[in-house]
Amino acid sequence: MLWITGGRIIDPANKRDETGDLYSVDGVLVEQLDDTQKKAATKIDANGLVVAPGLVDIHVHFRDPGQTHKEDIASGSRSAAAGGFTTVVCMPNTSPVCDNAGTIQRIMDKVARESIINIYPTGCLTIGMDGEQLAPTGQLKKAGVVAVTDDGKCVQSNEIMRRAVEYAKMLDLPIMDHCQDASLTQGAVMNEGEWSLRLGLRGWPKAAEDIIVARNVILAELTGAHIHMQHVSSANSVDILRRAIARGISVSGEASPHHIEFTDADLKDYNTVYKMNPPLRTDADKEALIEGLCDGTLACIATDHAPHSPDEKDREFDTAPFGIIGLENSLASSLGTLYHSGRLSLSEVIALMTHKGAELCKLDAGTLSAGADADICLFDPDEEWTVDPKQFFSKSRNCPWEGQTLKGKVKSTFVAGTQVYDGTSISA
Ligand SMILES: NC(=O)N[C@@H](CC(=O)O)C(=O)O
Ligand SMILES: [Zn+2]
Ligand SMILES: [Zn+2]
Repeated sequence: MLWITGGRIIDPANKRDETGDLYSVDGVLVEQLDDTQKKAATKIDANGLVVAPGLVDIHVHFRDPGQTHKEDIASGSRSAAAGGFTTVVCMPNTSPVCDNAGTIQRIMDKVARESIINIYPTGCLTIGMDGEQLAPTGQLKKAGVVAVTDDGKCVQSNEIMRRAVEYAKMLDLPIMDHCQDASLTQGAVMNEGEWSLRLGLRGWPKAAEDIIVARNVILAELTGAHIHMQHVSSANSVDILRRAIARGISVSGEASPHHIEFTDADLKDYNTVYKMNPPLRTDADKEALIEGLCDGTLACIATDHAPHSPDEKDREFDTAPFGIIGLENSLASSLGTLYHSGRLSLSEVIALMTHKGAELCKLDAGTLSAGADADICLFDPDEEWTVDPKQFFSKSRNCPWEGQTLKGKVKSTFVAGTQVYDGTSISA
């Protein structure tokens, strides 16, 4: 039994924002404890802290199976817990990729044995993520995937994408697309613009993303299926989504913490810690993404936590892999760009990091409703700390926030009523 007292309970899904007490019995949230239960309960003093639902991230890469030197289920789950996350959705670009039920089963077994949080897998849209042949979507769903996507790659054939979307709709499985026209991004490593010219690096035009976002809007309209656009990075894409949503078309998008904070100008020293897919864009794009989060065009924040080893990232810019990690700082950095900057309320930022993503993936997570699992994140929105990736629970260090002092510190994470992180150490 758990009794969290005196905190500011913010539960956006239930429009709740008040100082009060939160209770759980056998890992499930309840309205009240009786006097005997109160005597037996573990009491946690949350005075001065926000009591929020455990955070939800619908876009992480845990590299398990295949590249477990970068991250695995155990380390990824601990990194998530330290960031306040209690539920994450893993991308399927593992090795082997998640295009078959056996790989999903293997992941689910390992999650059951080694994860300290809730982890859900996704399945590939196409076999081998090659964009040519549909993956066995029905079998993947039976095996436990919560969505299908070829993240990292984008299905180029409109015909295959159309059929993938139709199957996913039939199976009631969310479909997420990494929007990028490959013919426009051959060899590209950063945003195409002033900075790619100055640095002499191959540019990746925003049009590559916008074209596919528009294609997906058209396919969503044609099929009546919902299509979710992963880590949107360009202002035009936000605009296309906004107009589509206004017309009643079932599409959505996410933004990642790095795209709303950094820009292509940060690449000025060729530091590969700023190299990711899609690339950092301009100030105007960054502003449009924030605007999209503020007006609901972009439904949620997702980290795209993509661990890579130091020896890979230490290469020259052209050959280093795309990807950065963010689970352990994403609450603080999102609070910085959205809340401390005065753009959104605390409750709005929490919504973007909890129930909004959970709803897109149809997950029972991200609320403090009575009857829900007691997945809880306690944080101090004003406590400052300096990001030192060496202290991370993640196995990787490729974090562009290194050295930044951020405001907002996770103090405690509970999964089904059990404390898994106490603000310093993992306790599970
Ligand atoms: N998002 C990234 O920058 N990297 C992804 C793959 C990808 O999307 O290219 C990864 O798995 O590392
Ligand atoms: Zn991606
Ligand atoms: Zn990704």
